[in-house]
Amino acid sequence: MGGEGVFITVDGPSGVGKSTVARSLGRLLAGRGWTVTCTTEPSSAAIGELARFGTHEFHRRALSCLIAADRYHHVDTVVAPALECGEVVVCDRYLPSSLVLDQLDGVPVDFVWSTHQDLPWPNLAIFLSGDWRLCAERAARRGNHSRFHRADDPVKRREVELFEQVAGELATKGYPVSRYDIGDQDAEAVRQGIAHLVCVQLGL
Ligand SMILES: Nc1ncnc2c1ncn2[C@@H]1O[C@H](COP(=O)(O)OP(=O)(O)O)[C@@H](O)[C@H]1O
Ligand SMILES: Cc1cn([C@H]2C[C@H](O)[C@@H](COP(=O)(O)OP(=O)(O)O)O2)c(=O)[nH]c1=O
Repeated sequence: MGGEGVFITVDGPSGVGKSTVARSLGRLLAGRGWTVTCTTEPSSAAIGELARFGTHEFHRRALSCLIAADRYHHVDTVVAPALECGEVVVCDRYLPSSLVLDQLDGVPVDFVWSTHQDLPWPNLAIFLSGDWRLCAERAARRGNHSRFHRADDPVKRREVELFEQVAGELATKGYPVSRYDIGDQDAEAVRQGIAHLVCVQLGL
């Protein structure tokens, strides 16, 4: 991407605490003097909103392409410009979410790679993991709007397993995977753990 910023992504199953971690990481780094762009995928652009609230209408390759299109648009209009200004970008969900959710939806992983081959990789890809029941309960309490949120228990369990699998596969490709298991930690303990991880991995 050419800029001097730092690109951090946060992935993991629904309800594991991605948004909570992304927000607290943004506050932490802003407190250390960085200009921080906290953002999400699907993005807040029109195409992102179509994807976020369109998981009942769109399926398999169509949804996969919609998410990928939003991702390229988001990188072009939000992520790359911020990195070029030397900012830290913290993105809630990125490529790993497609590798997991598209596979869960029956899309071959090679198809996902084919549409994602020109995307920049982050400097640090945080994978949050946790007990699938705990994640599902927290996601349900917060509110379910996606087809994936309303899936049966075996699918939710599979989502958690697939994040583990994809983390391993990406790590072997040299993707900058950093795993963090939330265990039974409260949000403050996770915040401290992630702050330590970012400090060790990136020296920020
Ligand atoms: N470590 C934690 N302990 C207890 N509750 C948490 C923790 N992390 C997040 N939560 C709560 O769980 C719910 C889901 O968290 P959220 O960050 O939205 O997850 P995600 O973005 O992964 O779907 C929210 O209500 C949030 O306040
Ligand atoms: C980023 C991404 C999202 N999605 C869809 C399914 C997700 O449930 C939804 C994201 O909705 P979101 O509101 O971010 O919920 P959460 O992250 O808590 O699950 O968008 C995909 O299908 N693939 C992706 O790569």
